[in-house]
Amino acid sequence: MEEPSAAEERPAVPREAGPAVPTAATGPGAAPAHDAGDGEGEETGAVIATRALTKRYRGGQLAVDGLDLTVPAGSVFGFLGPNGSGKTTTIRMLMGLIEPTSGTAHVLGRPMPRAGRAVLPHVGALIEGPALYGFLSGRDNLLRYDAADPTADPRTRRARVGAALDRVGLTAAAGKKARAYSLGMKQRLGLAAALLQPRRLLVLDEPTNGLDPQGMREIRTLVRELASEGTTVFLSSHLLDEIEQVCTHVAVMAGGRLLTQGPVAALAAGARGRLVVTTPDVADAARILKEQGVDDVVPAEDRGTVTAAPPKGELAELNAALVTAGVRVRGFAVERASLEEAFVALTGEGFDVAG
Ligand SMILES: Nc1ncnc2c1ncn2[C@@H]1O[C@H](COP(=O)(O)OP(=O)(O)OP(=O)(O)O)[C@@H](O)[C@H]1O
Repeated sequence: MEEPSAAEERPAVPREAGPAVPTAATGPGAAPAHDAGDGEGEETGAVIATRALTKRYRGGQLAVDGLDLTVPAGSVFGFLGPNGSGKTTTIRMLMGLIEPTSGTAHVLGRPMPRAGRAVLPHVGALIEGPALYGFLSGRDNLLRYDAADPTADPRTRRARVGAALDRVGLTAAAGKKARAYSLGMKQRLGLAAALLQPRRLLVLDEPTNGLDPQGMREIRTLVRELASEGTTVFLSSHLLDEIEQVCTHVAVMAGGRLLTQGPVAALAAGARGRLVVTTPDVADAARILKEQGVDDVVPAEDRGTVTAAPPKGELAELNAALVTAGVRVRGFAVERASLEEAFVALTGEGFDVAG
């Protein structure tokens, strides 16, 4: 990936000096968030709302192209797309880290990057991996981080840090130096930093990237817990099954453009499922289905199934045709499309899971 020029990298919102600990979006001198908003998204209950949001990097790369994104309050919103589809660029614009080329972004009803000082204290963010002091323990990293927040009461600091460590399951490892942490532990420490203060919105960029299955499960469980407490969670991922497992809503990006957004269930339902016939008579079943005008018939002898596009006509008639022809039908159903099938239907291509 081409590196941005210095000007491009400069945060559009002033941030605290010194090596940033995890990107929890708190800055010194932060004002309270509820000053008069010119709030797109406020009336709609959207926590994030963008209109025609566009970013063209110097050098000409159009990374995000006319994005209209609406993230409902209370959702776990999956921002899905293959590597390079513009997710990180979008998140950096939402957090005021870079300026859009054109279009608008509202977060918590306020325009970004302009209202960053008011908005960001209410947003916990974990972007591109947590930046930690390796020579400090997990606890000391958090204490230091908390101390950089001028709104944080020093008298309750230890308790706050203790609660955050507990929340992410790092209490036992709190005294270890951060450089000895596994990737999963570092990621959890980053989350703990983002959770030192109650947040209305949590923005996580590929939070399970590089984690082992256990680490992934832990992060997912945490995300579910946070959501159940009312925090809106916006998380980017290139993993379809991750989105299916934790998200209520999803937006699908490809090549900088939004392909679709909405409730996960609606997206999967919008894609046509597959007819699945389970039978020991695979070849005969496939032949009869074709004779009946069913499209995209795929026999799988090894699995004892024939799959096909869902028939346009009556399902019962098709089943009857198979039985009449002597096919031993052991299962006959149209299976709900997975998000992956929905994605393939949208893009006409497979999802690049490996990135
Ligand atoms: N600073 C930059 N300067 C120039 N081009 C960039 C810059 N950052 C990203 N890009 C390009 O913009 C496009 C979108 O990248 P972006 O990182 O936003 O995608 P992504 O979906 O987050 O992918 P990844 O998961 O790999 O980060 C890519 O083609 C990328 O090469």
